[in-house]
Amino acid sequence: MQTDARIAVIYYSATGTVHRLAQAFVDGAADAGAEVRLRRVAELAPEQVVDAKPQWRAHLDATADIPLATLDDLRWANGYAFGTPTRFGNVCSQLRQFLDTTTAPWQAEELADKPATGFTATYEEHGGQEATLLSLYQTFHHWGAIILPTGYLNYDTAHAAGGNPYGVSLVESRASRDPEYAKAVLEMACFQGARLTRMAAAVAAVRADSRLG
Ligand SMILES: Cc1cc2nc3c(=O)[nH]c(=O)nc-3n(C[C@H](O)[C@H](O)[C@H](O)COP(=O)(O)O)c2cc1C
Repeated sequence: MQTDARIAVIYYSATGTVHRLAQAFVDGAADAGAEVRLRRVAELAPEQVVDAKPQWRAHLDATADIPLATLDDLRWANGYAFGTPTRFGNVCSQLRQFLDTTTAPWQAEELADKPATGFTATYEEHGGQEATLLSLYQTFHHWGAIILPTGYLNYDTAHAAGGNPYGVSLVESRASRDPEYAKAVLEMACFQGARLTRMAAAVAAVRADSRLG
């Protein structure tokens, strides 16, 4: 089933956790009929810092063929999923740097009236996921986007995934010892990718209708 949804999944991941969530969003959106672009944002850390952590270097090299996000991806898409690891309770600087280049499409109102959701990962259970997502969503407010939180839809899976109503989120320390939990979070990412697709298609249909748009 093909829809009019064009979903951009834009993320940063140093060691692969957020990348796995991004891929699940892509799968959920594509299965629901969206055309999907998976885009990473540029690494900003100095080479010697990346090299000091083998897992970081390995992930950066392994994902080098994923295109970097551009402003044209934002203009093209009619629905957004942005992913970031939590960094000291906040959005990582790499994703912030990309968001901070969006003045031109923001001023042209090219980011408005589009559903946007966020996803994150922390190491700790109380490591700041909600703070990170709310911080990310502040930018969506300024864009005039339509913020699409997870709420408690798909409740059994949402509960098994930690019950975060602000956005899909994964606690790395729990995922490593609890495969059922990790599976539920990935299922929620798929679910939210599909839901984002349905919302993007619905909003696009309204905007295409000259009587309503
Ligand atoms: C500089 C830095 C800051 C971090 N800050 C937090 C934090 O505030 N809370 C937390 O639980 N984990 C924190 N972490 C851990 C990461 O958020 C976590 O490992 C995440 O799953 C990494 O995702 P990635 O593999 O996609 O890079 C931090 C890691 C780094 C390197």
